[in-house]
Amino acid sequence: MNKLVKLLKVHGSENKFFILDQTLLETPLNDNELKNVAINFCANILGGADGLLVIDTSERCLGKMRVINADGSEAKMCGNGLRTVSRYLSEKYQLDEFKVETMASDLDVAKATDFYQGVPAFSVEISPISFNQTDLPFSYHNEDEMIDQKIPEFLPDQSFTAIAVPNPHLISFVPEVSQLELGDLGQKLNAPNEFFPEGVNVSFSQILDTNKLFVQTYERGVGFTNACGTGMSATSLAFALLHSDKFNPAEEISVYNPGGMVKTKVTLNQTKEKSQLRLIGNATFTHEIEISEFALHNNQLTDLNVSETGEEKDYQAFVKSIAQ
Ligand SMILES: N[C@H](CCC[C@H](N)C(=O)O)C(=O)O
Repeated sequence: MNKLVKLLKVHGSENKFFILDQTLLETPLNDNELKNVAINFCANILGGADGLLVIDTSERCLGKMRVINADGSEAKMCGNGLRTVSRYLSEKYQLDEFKVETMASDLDVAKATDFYQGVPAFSVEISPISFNQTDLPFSYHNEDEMIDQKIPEFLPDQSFTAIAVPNPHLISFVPEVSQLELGDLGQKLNAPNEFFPEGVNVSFSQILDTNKLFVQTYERGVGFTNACGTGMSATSLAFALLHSDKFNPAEEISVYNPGGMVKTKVTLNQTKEKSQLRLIGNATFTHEIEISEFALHNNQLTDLNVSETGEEKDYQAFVKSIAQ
């Protein structure tokens, strides 16, 4: 139990996480310990983070990823996080293409071309897709789906689309993103409410040009994030379905966000749920953290040995290079 364990602080588009590889521990943390450690790390260590990514062994895949939000709730998936977990597993097992088990499905991941010098990138599958109210879940006038629908109870002049991939997303295209309105709606739909009883990640998106979007997300269990990978993927799908005049299916979509930029690839299918989504973007490791297994089990995060990797300066150079 006094064994030293190495954790990582990582980010995808500045959506920040800690990675804990449970397979390195003598005794894996139980769910309650994971929840407490996630809340503590995300609030107090190295400027905080949006979640804890937990790696476990998998019977079918190279590894399994669980996602614990900053508030201790568990999410079904995390697109930005999956890229960083993919890099971790890729380096650990020296493989460039494999599958990762997540709560709802086993997802294909692959190393991609670096986004910039010193900025490694990974491409991950985002699946399964559902528009059905039972999968989000939502409740609005007994509708089965919410697609480009005016909902005055949310905001008077906007239309909304709800997509589960499989975590729940509510998307609205706007001429300009209002942080104030996004924050208010995000808070309302993540407090007890009649529309989304389990909460929802809310994204506002501005269409900048053909295959070029800006997306900002208010996350369930977190609040404002720099970027949300599944949110940008679901928004790309909504964009391809609703704004075909600005969508070129042969090319990737560039999705700008407050933390940088990712690419998405949308391959539409006549049955919209069978469309394919890929998310491609940076997988940056910023810090290595050494802690004793005993301290982890007891949620005592005072005695950490932290070292910086130096990767963040390359990521910042990338962000500068894409400034519009
Ligand atoms: N940031 C993550 C999603 C976290 C989702 C979570 N907030 C929830 O659904 O509860 C992403 O990159 O996809």
